[in-house]
Amino acid sequence: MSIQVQLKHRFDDLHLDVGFDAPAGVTALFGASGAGKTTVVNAVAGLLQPDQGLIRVGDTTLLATARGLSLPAHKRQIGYVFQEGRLFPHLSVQQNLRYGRWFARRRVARGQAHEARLVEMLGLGPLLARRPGDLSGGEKQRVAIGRALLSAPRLLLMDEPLAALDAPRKDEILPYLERLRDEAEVPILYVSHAISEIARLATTVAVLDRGQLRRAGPVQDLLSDPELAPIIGLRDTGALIAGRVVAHHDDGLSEVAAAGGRLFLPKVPTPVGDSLRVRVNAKDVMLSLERPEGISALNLLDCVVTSVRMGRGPGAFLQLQAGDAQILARVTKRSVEALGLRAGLRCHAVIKTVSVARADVGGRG
Ligand SMILES: Nc1ncnc2c1ncn2[C@@H]1O[C@H](COP(=O)(O)OP(=O)(O)OP(=O)(O)O)[C@@H](O)[C@H]1O
Repeated sequence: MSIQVQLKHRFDDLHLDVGFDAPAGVTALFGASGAGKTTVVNAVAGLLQPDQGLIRVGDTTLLATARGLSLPAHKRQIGYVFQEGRLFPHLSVQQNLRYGRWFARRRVARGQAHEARLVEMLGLGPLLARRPGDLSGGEKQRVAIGRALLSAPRLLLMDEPLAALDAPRKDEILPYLERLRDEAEVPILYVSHAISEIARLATTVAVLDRGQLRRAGPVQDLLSDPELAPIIGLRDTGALIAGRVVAHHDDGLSEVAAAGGRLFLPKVPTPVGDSLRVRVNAKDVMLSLERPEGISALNLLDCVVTSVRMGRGPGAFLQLQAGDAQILARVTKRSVEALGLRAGLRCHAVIKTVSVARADVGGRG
């Protein structure tokens, strides 16, 4: 189900002007602190009445200020997951979940089967009898997500849902969020300023900068767009490559068939035959005009340079086409000149195996 958001609102020190359409899946709102992400989420939830706006989820209009229409928050059927789960401490996990269902009872009769499916999807079975005080942060968030989904929402809003978790808890919960994206059939608006989460989860990204929408579009296009590098960060700008696991080797490497060639990654948990996304940061890509021989890096992709963008400093970004995939490389201007790198030139991208970080490998959206 698609979502459409157009908002204009003025606070004393923020002039919000944001508009994007997103297809089904996870739409990530990305931007620095104060960019206006939570303001957008609050307007969608009905907690903030914007000066002007149009918000639609599928065929349902939640807000159309031009027509004087604004559904009150409790009629919007939106599930909200906050940074901390905000569970009821005196209720068991099962009772917390059923509290969500209570809201949906008057609207839909999805019943036991829906609850059982969500419990399975979020791995909540072993936790049902426990109280929130006995759960880890990641487990609490899974319960909060289950509770939000049991209220049969049209849309799930997640505002930095992993921000309060440490790295191992984040790794634990990310596969559940991937399943949610792929199986739950509920669009998700997901606020984050962690590129690794966005690279892994998002279908669409809307980039906000001081209240203004800088760009919105498919995650693959945006993360590898050199124009957005100042906002995304030079370290984090890079490509997302779709691939399929073809083998797990005895030496601890997994082999992935990607557009343009084979990639070897530190072992990933994805089964052979399944698809995944691999993130390749621009700073980790080197270029060679000849096919390199006798080199320790295992990952070599045949590419054609599609654009060269010189930065203000010593660096340059090169966009490269490798089969169906786009890759981004960040090299020095000096190298661009020395190698004569220009649009249309064939070359070889060298990606060091170790640079494909485990946390950056996720299921394909
Ligand atoms: N109720 C309000 N009244 C006045 N100004 C507000 C109000 N809510 C937000 N703002 C302004 O809007 C700016 C953006 O706030 P918002 O919480 O939407 O940003 P954010 O991108 O979610 O930031 P963070 O990542 O820190 O949560 C704030 O810096 C503040 O100046």
